[in-house]
Amino acid sequence: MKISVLGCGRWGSCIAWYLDKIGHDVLSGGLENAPEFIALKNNRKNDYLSYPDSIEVSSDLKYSVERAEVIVISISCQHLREYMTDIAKYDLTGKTIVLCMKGIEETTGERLSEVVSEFIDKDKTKVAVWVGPGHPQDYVRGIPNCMVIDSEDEEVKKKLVKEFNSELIRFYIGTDLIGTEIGAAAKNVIGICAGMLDGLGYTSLKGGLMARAPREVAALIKVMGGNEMSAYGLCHLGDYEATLFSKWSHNRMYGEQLIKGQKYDKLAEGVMTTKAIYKLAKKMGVEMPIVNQLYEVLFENKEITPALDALFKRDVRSEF
Ligand SMILES: NC(=O)C1=CN([C@@H]2O[C@H](COP(=O)(O)OP(=O)(O)OC[C@H]3O[C@@H](n4cnc5c(N)ncnc54)[C@H](OP(=O)(O)O)[C@@H]3O)[C@@H](O)[C@H]2O)C=CC1
Ligand SMILES: O=C(CO)COP(=O)(O)O
Repeated sequence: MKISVLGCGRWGSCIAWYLDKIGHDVLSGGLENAPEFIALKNNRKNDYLSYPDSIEVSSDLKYSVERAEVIVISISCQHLREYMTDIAKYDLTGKTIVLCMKGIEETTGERLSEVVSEFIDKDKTKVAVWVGPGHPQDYVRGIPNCMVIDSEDEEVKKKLVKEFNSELIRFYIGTDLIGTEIGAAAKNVIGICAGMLDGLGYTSLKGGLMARAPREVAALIKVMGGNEMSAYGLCHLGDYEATLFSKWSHNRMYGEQLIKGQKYDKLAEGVMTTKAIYKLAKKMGVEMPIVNQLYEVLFENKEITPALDALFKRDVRSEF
C-alpha cells in the first residue's frame, strides 16, 4: 500500500519504520521547521530508530496527501483539528485516514474520529483508529505486541488489519469504536496517576489503581454508547503495562516528575485528556472518582495527599 505517515515524532516515526519494514511504500511527513523532522530529513535517524533508504521523507503536505491511499496521522491530539484544516484542503476521495493518537479533544469533548469526520465526506473518505500497547524502544528490538484497529467501516478495519499484521504486531479487529477511542485516551490519564504513585513511593498501590480505574472508564464508555468491555481490552487495560509500569511512558513520567516537583517537557497526552474526560463525566453524570481527583491536582492545585485521602475516605461499596 502507498502510505503517508503524517507526524514524525516518537510514534509517527516508529509507525513509518514499521510499515516500511513489513513491505509498504511509505512516506514520513512532518512540519518543515519541527526539530524532529529536520533530524530525520538530515540524518535519517532519531533517538529511537534509523530510517532505511526506502522511506521517503517530506514536508510537502499536498504531495504527502495526494500520493497516498492510506494517510496515518500521529501528532498531538489537541492539534488534530488545526492539522485537519490543512489536510482537508486536498482531495481525500478514496483515501483512508488512520489515527494513531490517544486523546479526547479538550474544547469539544469529541473523540478524534469525530473531529476528523467534521472535515470529510464519510461516503468518500474512511476513518480508522490504531491503538494499543507499544513503545518504539521495544519494537525496534523486535519485541512483539498486540494492537487493535477499529473503524465504523467493517471492510476498512478488516483490510487494514490484514495489511498491517505481522510477526511483530498481532492486530485485532476492534468492534467498538467509541470504547476503543475512549479507552485509549483514558489510559494516558491513568498513566499519570500511576506515575504520581511511583513518585510518592506508593508503587504497590498501582495494582489497586489497575483494578479500579477500568471500572470508572467502563462506566464512561457505557454512557457514551460504547461497550464497557472495551475498558478491559487492548485499548485500555491491555495498554497498562506500557503506560502504568513502563519506564518509557511519557504520561507515567509526567506524573512522577510532578510529584518530585520537576518539569517534564515531553508530550503527555493525558494532561489535556484529563480535563476533557472530567468535563464529559460531569456532563454525562458518570462517577469517576480517580479522574476527578487527578483533575483537581492538575488543574486546581490540590495536593496529592488530600487527593489520595479523598479516594480512601469514600463510602465503602461492593467491588462489582
Ligand atoms: N502505542 C501507541 O499507540 C502510541 C501512541 N502514541 C500517541 O501518538 C501521538 C503522538 O505522540 P508522540 O509521537 O509521543 O509525540 P511527539 O511529541 O514525539 O510527536 C508529535 C509530533 O507531532 C507534531 N505536531 C504537533 N502539532 C502539529 C501540528 N499542528 N501539525 C503537524 N504536526 C504537529 C510535532 O511537531 P512539533 O515538535 O513541531 O510540535 C511532533 O513532531 C500521541 O497521541 C500519543 O498518545 C505515542 C506512543 C505510542
Ligand atoms: O501509548 C503508549 C504506549 O502504548 C505511550 O504512552 P506514553 O505516551 O505515556 O509514553
